[in-house]
Amino acid sequence: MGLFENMAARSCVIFLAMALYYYGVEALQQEQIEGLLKLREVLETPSVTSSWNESTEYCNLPPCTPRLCIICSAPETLTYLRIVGDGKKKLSATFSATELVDTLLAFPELRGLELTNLGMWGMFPSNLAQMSNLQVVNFTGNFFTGEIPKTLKNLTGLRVLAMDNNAISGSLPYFLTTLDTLSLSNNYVTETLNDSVASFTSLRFLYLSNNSVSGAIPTAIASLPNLQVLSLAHNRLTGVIPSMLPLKNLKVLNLGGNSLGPGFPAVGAQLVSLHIGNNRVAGAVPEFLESLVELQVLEVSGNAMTGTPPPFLFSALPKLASLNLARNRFSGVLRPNLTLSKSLAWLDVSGNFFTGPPPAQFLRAGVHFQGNCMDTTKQKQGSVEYCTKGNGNKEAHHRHLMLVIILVATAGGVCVSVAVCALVFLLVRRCGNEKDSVAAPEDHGNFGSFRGIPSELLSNARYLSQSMRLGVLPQAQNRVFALEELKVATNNFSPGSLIGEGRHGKVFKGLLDDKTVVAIKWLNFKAKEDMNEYRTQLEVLSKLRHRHLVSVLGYCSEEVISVVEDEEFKSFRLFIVSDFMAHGDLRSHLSKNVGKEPMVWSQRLAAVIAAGRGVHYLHTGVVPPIFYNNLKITSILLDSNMVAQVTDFGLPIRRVSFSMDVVAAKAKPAGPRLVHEGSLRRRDHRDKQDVYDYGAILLEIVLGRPPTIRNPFPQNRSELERLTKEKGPSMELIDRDIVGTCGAESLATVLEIAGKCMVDDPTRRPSMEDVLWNLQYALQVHSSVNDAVNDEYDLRRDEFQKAPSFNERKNRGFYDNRVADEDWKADPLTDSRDFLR
Ligand SMILES: Nc1ncnc2c1ncn2[C@@H]1O[C@H](COP(=O)(O)OP(=O)(O)OP(=O)(O)O)[C@@H](O)[C@H]1O
Repeated sequence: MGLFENMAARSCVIFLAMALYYYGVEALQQEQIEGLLKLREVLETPSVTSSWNESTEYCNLPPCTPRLCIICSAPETLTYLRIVGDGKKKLSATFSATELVDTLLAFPELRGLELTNLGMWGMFPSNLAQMSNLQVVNFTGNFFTGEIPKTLKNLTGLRVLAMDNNAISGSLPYFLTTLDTLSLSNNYVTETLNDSVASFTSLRFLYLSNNSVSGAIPTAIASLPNLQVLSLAHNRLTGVIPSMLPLKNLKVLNLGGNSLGPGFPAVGAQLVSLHIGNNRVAGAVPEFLESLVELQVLEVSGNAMTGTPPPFLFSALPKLASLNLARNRFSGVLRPNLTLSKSLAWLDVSGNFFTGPPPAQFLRAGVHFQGNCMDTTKQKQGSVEYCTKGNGNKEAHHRHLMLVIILVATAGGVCVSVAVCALVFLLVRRCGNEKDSVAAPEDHGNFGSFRGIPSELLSNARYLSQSMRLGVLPQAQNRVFALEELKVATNNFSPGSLIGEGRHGKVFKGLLDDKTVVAIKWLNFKAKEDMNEYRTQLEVLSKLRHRHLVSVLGYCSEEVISVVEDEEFKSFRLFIVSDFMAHGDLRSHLSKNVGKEPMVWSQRLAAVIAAGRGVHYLHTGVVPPIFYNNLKITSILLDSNMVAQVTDFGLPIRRVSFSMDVVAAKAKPAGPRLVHEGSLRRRDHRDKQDVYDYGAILLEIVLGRPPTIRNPFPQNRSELERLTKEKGPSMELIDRDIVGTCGAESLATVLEIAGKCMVDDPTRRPSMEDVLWNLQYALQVHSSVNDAVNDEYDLRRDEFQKAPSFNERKNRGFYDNRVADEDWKADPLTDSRDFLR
């Protein structure tokens, strides 16, 4: 009886608790339901909210997905909200960030707020500080501008602030001392890092890649006891990398694409991923790396490292999956029996000075050693003289100088030490310069340099923080579509759905079941391997999401067997499904001929800057980078908000053979691309074909027509130089539609950088980052001219003469030193008419 009573009492309590719980979670307070519906309206009905209405049981929806999550707690209140949009559309002009927060005030208990990829825009809303319970704020992938407001200091429980892929500027929010995660990649943060970074005492994840942070990394960074991920890649950082040894929890260190060095960073044995590619790190591979038993990714390409890498690097690091030593100054003969550890899926030693036969294991898949001087016919190699003379002599010279320095240093006192420091500085600078001027064998690189990398490594390589892995960011899916689905979407590929036709196939507009409007590109292949190569590539590309890259949503592949005179023929069809871009390609907006109002100068600039950002991301924001993107003005498409996005990137267009019957018969002439492949050389210039092609696009937005041989100007390099350098183009060369809408300095800047992009020698072309820097300057001076003066500031020749020189602008701090005026002088001008094809 006692037992029964006891059980009955417990059941009763459990039932009551459950009833209370379910009562709490099923019935959201009426004003909160209204709040959610109002929020949906403010956000212009994101697709995941389309089924919401008054009677939706918000607290009892299916479990959280990466796109939607509503968590309630008793009594009847919303505590966590995640809404993820489709990506790239800016909300309409009526959107107000302040109104958004006012709506959110209906949820006073809200702890987690994730509104990502929704097209929200405007200044970061400072009234968010009123939501005092917030612990997680994630506004990734919107269009917010301005600084993180100081008012957020009031959010004393804030743990996660994620604002990647916005347009946040200014300085870092050092006042947010409670943060666990600060994620601001792909913004415009400009501040120099300083000792205030030490105030982030709880920080575990710091993501600041792809901003414009300058100066040195402060040693104070090593005082953050909990730091696990430090990502400062692709900024403007200089100087010595401080020791990271005190950071006992550091797992990921990503400093690639800066100007850091010459010392190799000291790191602890717990490190999983080390990325210092494209910096100024010099010297031999340090011995301590052998103790990094957790290391999975080591990326040191594009530095000035010397010596022969020790065997342990290839065989003794038990978890190493990706090792990139490319484009350094490594030399010597690698042991023929060098073993590669089983875990190593990707190895790149290309573009060094190795001689002797390649180790037998180098012949396995996923190993890249081209651009050395190895004794083999496999992968492209240079002559032994090049590697031994070119490099050996420099090394001997280097060693000799080091010896002198050491002798002097031991002999002298303080004054002599100072002199030694100066010598070391000069030596290091000299080595850096030599690195740039080495003539090298050709390397045509490859678009598919990520082949061999396991896909999970690829996504890990983006170093998403834990909070993001837990679903804060929408995980890009690669969908495999059924042909039937695509037929329904395009009304059986009807002529009415056809939106364009390129050299390799037709493009159709389609409407999928879930009402997504898509573009479907139909390609035919002769060989199955070609189609498979394409498909493999698509698997990777469909994981990329950037607001200036057209998202690949998935594909459908088909084998077609036709019988002609009793003989069976196989052909292969691939349908690539991607986001639909409502306003077509950029070229069609440059000329009145196609019936659209031609874009004014600021719109043209905005479009090329946006597209350039997409290309810059491909070069620097993915691991490994994606080069040779077949850039052309018709690959720059404009979405419904006229935001430019690049399409057709990263595909093996030039290598595969397309099926003749369907495609080639209808193929258009090659189009006005300006491809100059002959002079592509090895080492650090795989990005420079894209830069060249991008230069041609810049030229077209100025001329208003494709700069081809068919057009009267420019037809050769000296004419191009006159147009882009002498600041005195005659009026009739410039597109009439922009005369009167563009400032002289702005135009001169664009022409000048276009010319630099198109110099013959790829080593002299600027990086995409430098190009963007210049274009942003061009936009800035254009806007200020428009604001301050008026539209009278047009293209009169005398004003051209008044435009400041490149050096003047550089001295005003607008340029990266790497793009110097000397580039023009050193450019071997060719007068060959075929440079424009
Ligand atoms: N995602 C898209 N959304 C809207 N229109 C598109 C999309 N992709 C392509 N188009 C349209 O289809 C046209 C043909 O595209 P396609 O990529 O086949 O060839 P192209 O870029 O013009 O030339 P090429 O054959 O040299 O690549 C484009 O010019 C564009 O107007």
